[in-house]
Amino acid sequence: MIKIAIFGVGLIGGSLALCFKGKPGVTVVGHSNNPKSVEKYIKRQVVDHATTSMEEAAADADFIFLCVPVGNLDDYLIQLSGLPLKPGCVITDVGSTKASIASCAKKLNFKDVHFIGGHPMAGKEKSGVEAATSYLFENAIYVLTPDSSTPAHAYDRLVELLQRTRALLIKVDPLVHDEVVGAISHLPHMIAVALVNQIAGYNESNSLYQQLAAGGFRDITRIASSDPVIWRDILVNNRDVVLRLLHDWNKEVSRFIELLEQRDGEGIAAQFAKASEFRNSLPERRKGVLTSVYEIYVDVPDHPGMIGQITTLLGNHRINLSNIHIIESREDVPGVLRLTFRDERQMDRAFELLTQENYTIHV
Ligand SMILES: NC(=O)c1ccc[n+]([C@@H]2O[C@H](COP(=O)([O-])OP(=O)(O)OC[C@H]3O[C@@H](n4cnc5c(N)ncnc54)[C@H](O)[C@@H]3O)[C@@H](O)[C@H]2O)c1
Ligand SMILES: O=C(O)C(=O)C[C@]1(C(=O)O)C=C[C@@H](O)C=C1
Repeated sequence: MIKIAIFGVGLIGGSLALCFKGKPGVTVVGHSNNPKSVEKYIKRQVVDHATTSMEEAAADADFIFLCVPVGNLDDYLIQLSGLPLKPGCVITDVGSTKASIASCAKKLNFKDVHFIGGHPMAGKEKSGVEAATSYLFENAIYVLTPDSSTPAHAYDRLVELLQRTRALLIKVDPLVHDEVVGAISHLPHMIAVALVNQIAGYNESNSLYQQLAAGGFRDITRIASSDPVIWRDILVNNRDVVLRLLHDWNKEVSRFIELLEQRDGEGIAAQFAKASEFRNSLPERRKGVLTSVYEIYVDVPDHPGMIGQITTLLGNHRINLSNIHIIESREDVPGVLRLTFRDERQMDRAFELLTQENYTIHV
């Protein structure tokens, strides 16, 4: 029996638990200091067992996942280093920064216990176990930060376990990770928050700002709703990197100010063209990085109950959907439903059934 202990069963810890739980020969134990959270983990059936005792959760664990806020990671690792852990145990974390926890692990005296930092590049603006899903990591990049002292057998065991997340695992140096993730994740979160707060300020004297806020504002600001404690910890931890990035950001803003002051329309267009070239070159992670993704797109007229009709039709024919996504749901405008299937056979059967019912389908 493989025992997996998860400290902090929130969005990320809970999603990992759901990837592992129920697999033959695996038992998942959740830990929280809060007895109410422990009850909740059990009630939601995210873990097999849950406890407030760190010793009990860690005892005999083959793998330990630290899924608490970045500001608590070092403390958890230090506490674990004082416990009798199973020889060969692999400890990993999911923190959004990697340099500080790697340096903490290096200083600790683990004997036949191996720490390998980790960071799944997937998440949501929602937090807590309520937001956890087993498919959060599908096709996402999952960073691991082994170093030269990491035994190959420990790394290979962790990689084998993490295959269950269906993420794409890559090795990155912790310092490089913090630099790059600072730019593509931490900086955008700060920009989104600053933008929302700027507009919220205008809205105080005129609620038309809120009323008119449409796709553009919503697209760029979704992540401004992220958890304040999680993000406080990330930004404080990666302070030096994000301060540098903010100075560079100021230069980008100044460039726009200059272009506008000079009424340089061509210069503004050039900025958009340059940005769209890079933006359009980003890899499309939803589509088969690891495995083929079987998707069809169905036009759905704006009638109440249409989505229910489609899912009922597929359900009645025992076709399992692995994902369903409404791409456009504005009033009066026909929407598009993206249906994802586990295999080609189910996708083909769904195509056949929906065509018979006169739905317009794009593959
Ligand atoms: N949210 C994301 O998009 C995302 C993505 C990848 C990695 N991460 C990282 O994953 C980790 C968890 O983030 P999350 O989004 O799952 O957050 P979350 O709030 O959903 O879960 C955090 C968990 O830690 C527990 N916790 C909170 N404060 C604690 C404390 N002081 N001591 C002990 N436990 C505490 C909570 O009860 C909860 O179970 C963080 O280190 C974060 O940087 C987050
Ligand atoms: O999709 C989101 O809501 C996220 O914020 C996910 C996101 C990101 O910035 O891309 C946030 C933090 C992580 O550490 C990794 C991923």
